[in-house]
Amino acid sequence: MIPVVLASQSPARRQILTASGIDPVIVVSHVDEAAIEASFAGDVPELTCALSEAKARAVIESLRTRTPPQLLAEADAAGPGADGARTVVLIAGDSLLELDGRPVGKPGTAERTREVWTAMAGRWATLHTGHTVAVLDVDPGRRTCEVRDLRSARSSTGVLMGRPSEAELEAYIATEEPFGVAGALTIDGFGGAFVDRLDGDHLTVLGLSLPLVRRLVTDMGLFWPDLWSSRR
Ligand SMILES: Nc1nc2c(ncn2[C@@H]2O[C@H](COP(=O)(O)OP(=O)(O)OP(=O)(O)O)[C@@H](O)[C@H]2O)c(=O)[nH]1
Repeated sequence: MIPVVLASQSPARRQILTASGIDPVIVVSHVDEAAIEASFAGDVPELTCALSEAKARAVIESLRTRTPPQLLAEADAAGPGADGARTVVLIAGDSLLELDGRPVGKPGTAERTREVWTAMAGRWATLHTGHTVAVLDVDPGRRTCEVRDLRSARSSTGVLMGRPSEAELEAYIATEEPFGVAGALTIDGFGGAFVDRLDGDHLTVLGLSLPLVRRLVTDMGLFWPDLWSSRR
């Protein structure tokens, strides 16, 4: 069993992993996403990968100075590798909605949610999620955390927005659910009634494409079921 660190505070990302058999240690990156976005010259998909990689690298740095006790315990329980270090997988993500070529992140307020929905109701948009996966060699004794491999990739899903009435939109805003999610849309909550169709995998919309993460983990030489917290 290989311990997994999720470099994200996202409840949806955590839920996706736990539902798939992985019980991640959560280490939030606290990266200044706005600063990275303000100086980024690439397109929206590339921006999501730049942001996921920044989050991954920020958490790797934090692991170098302080390894969470739960991670130490899991790494010890998993047993040392050949050179005494423990293999740990780190996963980071970043999701943005692309509308008219521009990134739409978390609206944060009722007013911004209203603006976003007014612009996108009845239209197709694309939800991009950048993923960064790193294989780390963690040596709790020597307090080292070396990157054996790190790869980023993104997935994109088309989203056809519904047309909530003005009263429905105000009711949705009153739940405050859309404030903290990319593109002010939730396919797994109150907002599910306002998304008409998806073109691509729904996990990308929620924030973490498992088949893509599995491909990255496998390409880096690991066996996906080894990430499951309790293999029968
Ligand atoms: N539950 C749910 N969450 C969504 C949906 N669409 C986007 N999100 C969330 O919107 C958030 C996008 O913001 P990000 O910057 O990628 O991630 P975050 O929540 O700020 O967390 P960090 O990874 O720590 O930055 C993520 O938490 C996604 O899981 C959805 O349909 N349902």
